[in-house]
Amino acid sequence: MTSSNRIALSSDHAAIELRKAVAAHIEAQGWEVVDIGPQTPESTHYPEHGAAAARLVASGECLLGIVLCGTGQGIMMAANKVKGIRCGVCADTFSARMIRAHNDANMLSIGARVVGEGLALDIVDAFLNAGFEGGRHATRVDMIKALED
Ligand SMILES: O=C[C@H](O)[C@H](O)[C@H](O)COP(=O)(O)O
Repeated sequence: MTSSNRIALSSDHAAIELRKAVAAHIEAQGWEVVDIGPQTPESTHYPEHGAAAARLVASGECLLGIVLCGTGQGIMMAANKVKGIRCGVCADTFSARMIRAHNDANMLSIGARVVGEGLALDIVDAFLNAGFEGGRHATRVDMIKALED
């Protein structure tokens, strides 16, 4: 089993519809989506969903992760508590590209109450299609990793 095209996806109740749109969008591009919910709209708690997606990425079961909540902020904070995770909130495509190019981010967070679906899908595309540039940026990412120890 390879994780090379597998994307972990989760949200809280504030972003269920956008999460489903993201899932359909990236599945159509050939990504395998591991959507860990939630499936129903009851109020829930973003830390558990952010951490669950982050663990799939940190373990190597998924190559990358995408998480969503109302602002994208809380679920990002939770994901970043899992060792090995570098998750950034993006509300623009430039940042989405650069968090991979310069920060080697392995997770993206989006605020469903901040951006509309069209922009959110463009942000997802920018993130998934970018690559890490290495070089001086690798030195800095290594410094981030050292902070975890
Ligand atoms: O960072 C937190 C997220 O934006 C949550 O989606 C938000 O706090 C949920 O708020 P509520 O419980 O009022 O729907």
